[in-house]
Amino acid sequence: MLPKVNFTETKSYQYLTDHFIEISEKHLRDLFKEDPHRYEKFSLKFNEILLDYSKNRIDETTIALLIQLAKECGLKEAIEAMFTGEVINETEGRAVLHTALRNQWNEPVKVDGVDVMPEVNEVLRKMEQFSNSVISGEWKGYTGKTITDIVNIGIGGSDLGPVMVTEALKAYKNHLNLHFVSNVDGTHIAETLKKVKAESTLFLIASKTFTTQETMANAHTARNWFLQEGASDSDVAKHFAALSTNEKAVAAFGIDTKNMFGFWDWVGGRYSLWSAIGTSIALGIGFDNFKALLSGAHAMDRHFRETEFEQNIPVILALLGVWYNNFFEAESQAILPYDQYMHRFAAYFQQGDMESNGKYIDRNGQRVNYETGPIIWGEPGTNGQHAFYQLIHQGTKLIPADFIAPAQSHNPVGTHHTLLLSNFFAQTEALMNGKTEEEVVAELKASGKSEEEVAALAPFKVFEGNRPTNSILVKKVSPETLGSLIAMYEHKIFVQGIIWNVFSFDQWGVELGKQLASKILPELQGKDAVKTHDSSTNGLINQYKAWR
Ligand SMILES: O=P(O)(O)OC[C@H]1O[C@@H](O)[C@@H](O)[C@@H](O)[C@@H]1O
Repeated sequence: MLPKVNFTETKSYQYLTDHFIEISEKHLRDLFKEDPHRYEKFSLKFNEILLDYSKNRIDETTIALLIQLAKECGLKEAIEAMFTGEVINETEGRAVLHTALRNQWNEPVKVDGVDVMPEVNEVLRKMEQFSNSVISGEWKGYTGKTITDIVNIGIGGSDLGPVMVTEALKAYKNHLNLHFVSNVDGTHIAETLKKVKAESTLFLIASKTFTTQETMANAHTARNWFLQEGASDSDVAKHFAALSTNEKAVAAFGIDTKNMFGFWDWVGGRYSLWSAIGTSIALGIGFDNFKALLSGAHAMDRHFRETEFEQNIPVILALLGVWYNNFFEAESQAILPYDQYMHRFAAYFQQGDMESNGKYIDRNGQRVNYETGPIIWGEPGTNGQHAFYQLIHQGTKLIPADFIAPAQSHNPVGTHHTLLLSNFFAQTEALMNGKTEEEVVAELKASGKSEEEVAALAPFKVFEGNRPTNSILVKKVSPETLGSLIAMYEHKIFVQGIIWNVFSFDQWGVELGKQLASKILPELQGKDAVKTHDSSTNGLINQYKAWR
């Protein structure tokens, strides 16, 4: 059982409330002037990841109080409860053990007294065999050709992780072409099928439940297309595999369960890229690289579980997030990777974070009286700079941002990487320092502007600064480092869920829309005017029917 503390009723919360008044009046510029050792005090290194969190609106007292808050909320016990397989996803009656999937040291992990590691290792062995045989060309399609294209059909957690990782690790890609179909919009599957040939394509139907409407619709369309292209039912086994927990539904769909890669109800959808859902990753970058991804995540798991909170990267990141969310009233959090390969990283953690902590009912079943999960967003630098950074620099909202960059590029073309990194360093410095009126006036005068012109223009050119950022500098975006980075954010989300006292591993909020869609579907199929809803919904449906 997880602790169920209302963090706003703790002693440390009271101290933090007073301390906030003091800190909120200070400018980061001055905090740096007052203490020349901020970087040494507020940066942490783990393997090839450096977190510099010194450009945050904090001092040593802030961190001490936030850590006290984590302790008062029972974080240590909560971490142990997760790693040891307690049923911490209480509303679904499940353990939460994505950490077991990457438990490379193989210590036993028990669920209901049974060690899950033998099963985990067995699926990994099967994934290894399968991916090796497809990559080597040993696996043949129904006409005897080798496989050239993989189409992963899945949505949410059965899509976003594999997409994000295979994009982030594109530098490690082999000859197989990867495609991902998620949207139930027929365009997605239709455009994908135009690019592939039935005889050399392998479809992975990725769905934990194997009942998700979008995935099942796309899977049926893919199978119908496959049969229309000249293949027969008996050829399906060579071209369709399932990644799922639901053996019965997989068999009912017509996929040979020999081609099924299983996982378990203790793997949440948005935490499942480490499981059989990662088969497209193993196919695209090879099993050894997939294993390296797991190792990187495992290393971060150990760091998270074993390190004192003061030096614990996910804990520190989480507490900073709480500081901005609940004291500065920041509503969102930007994730800004200065790495083109990581262009889906923010999108991935939109699900990871918002589906986990976007909840207003606490673990006692009561409505919370404080803010919970933030809005997560972001785009890769430098594209974001030319789009929305204006608001981060001079807007009225406080947007704490994580800047992520690799020191080494996989594509060291000319001076590109140096240019990219000069922007990475410049942005966090600019956000922190801003530009004072004095500086602006001096600059305008030096450019030959009249007194009048200077006075008129100056206010627009002033930057208040004092905008907080974390800088996460990694040596290179390798499978190990990416694995560690993903696990780092997963654990950050976990810590915040503990403090906000929400259940981070269920997702009841996605159900209502699904329920209503299944009620509306037959109404759309019928001819009669629809009158069963409110006037807006009726009006929209009936106009749709008139126009279709
Ligand atoms: O993997 P399946 O079962 O198809 O679910 C796919 C996605 O469905 C959504 O409704 C959410 O619940 C996600 O957490 C999940 O990842």
